[in-house]
Amino acid sequence: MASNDFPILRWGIVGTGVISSWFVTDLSLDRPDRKANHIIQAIGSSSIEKGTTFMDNNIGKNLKRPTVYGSYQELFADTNVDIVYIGTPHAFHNQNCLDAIRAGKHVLCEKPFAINARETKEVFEEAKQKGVFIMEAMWTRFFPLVQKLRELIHSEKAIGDVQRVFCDFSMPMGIASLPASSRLKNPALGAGSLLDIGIYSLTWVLLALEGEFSHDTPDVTANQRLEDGVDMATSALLLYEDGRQGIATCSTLSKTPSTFCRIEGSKVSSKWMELRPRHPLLLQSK
Ligand SMILES: NC(=O)C1=CN([C@@H]2O[C@H](COP(=O)(O)OP(=O)(O)OC[C@H]3O[C@@H](n4cnc5c(N)ncnc54)[C@H](OP(=O)(O)O)[C@@H]3O)[C@@H](O)[C@H]2O)C=CC1
Ligand SMILES: O=C1OC[C@@H](O)[C@H](O)[C@H]1O
Repeated sequence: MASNDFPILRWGIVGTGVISSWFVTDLSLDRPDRKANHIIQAIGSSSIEKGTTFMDNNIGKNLKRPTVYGSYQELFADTNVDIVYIGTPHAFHNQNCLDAIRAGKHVLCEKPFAINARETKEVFEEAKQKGVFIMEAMWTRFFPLVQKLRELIHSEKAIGDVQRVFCDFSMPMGIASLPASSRLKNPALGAGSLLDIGIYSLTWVLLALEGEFSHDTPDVTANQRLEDGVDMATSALLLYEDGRQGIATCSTLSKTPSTFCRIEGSKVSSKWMELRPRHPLLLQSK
């Protein structure tokens, strides 16, 4: 199919922080394997000035100028917007998603999708009712490393049946010295290690322990270290009925070693897998 025949997706960007700038930059890249032509159609911000600065800094000069709105509601009402990308702090994802869906927009919402299960269900039900697409922007799931991992452990069964997975995502964030308004420090914005980075550990654990369309529900036990109502560290244990175990940890005080994940299978005495960000996959034998 020639690129002119690809469907056109007109994006509305909600929130003009760090991740939104990365997202529009990446979306504007000329990818040879793309399946759609993407247009940044509109930007929704808390102010026109902020939205305009974001546009000037992040939309290439050769690209069409998006419409800049000084409110999110105006963006949702724009009939030229097909799909909304939500790049706001955690606590607003639920309301931003609901507002976008009620305006008939498809939605790609940054991680964590919501701050609890109740909010998540509410958004999915609304999307279903409106017949729109909804997805969490968990880009990890699309890494080439993940595709390779799936092939090896689920299709080729390179380590037998996966039985146990350890994963950690920790990075020192200096929370104590951040301003009280920071989304990493303010509980009202959904701050905390679990929602900010722990969901990556959980994602790897689930990717490794479960096949693509698994509906298994593990028992989960978790512990958190709180400071001023914000979790600095979380440890979660997942136990499935058949004995599979997941150990997912995260911390905003420590640093993950270069090997962030270890996957053990039924061939555990001879082989396991270690994942490293810069070394796609290391399969070790003993
Ligand atoms: N996938 C990834 O690798 C990453 C994902 N993230 C996720 O992206 C989301 C946003 O994070 P990030 O870009 O770092 O956050 P920023 O603080 O940099 O930006 C958030 C934006 O949200 C808008 N906003 C609306 N209400 C508020 C409020 N009360 N306080 C602060 N900002 C507000 C603001 O835009 P405006 O004023 O224009 O409305 C602000 O610029 C989070 O869900 C985070 O977990 C973050 C980093 C990496
Ligand atoms: O998703 C993320 O990954 C990197 C972290 O720095 C950031 O706080 C988090 O939101």
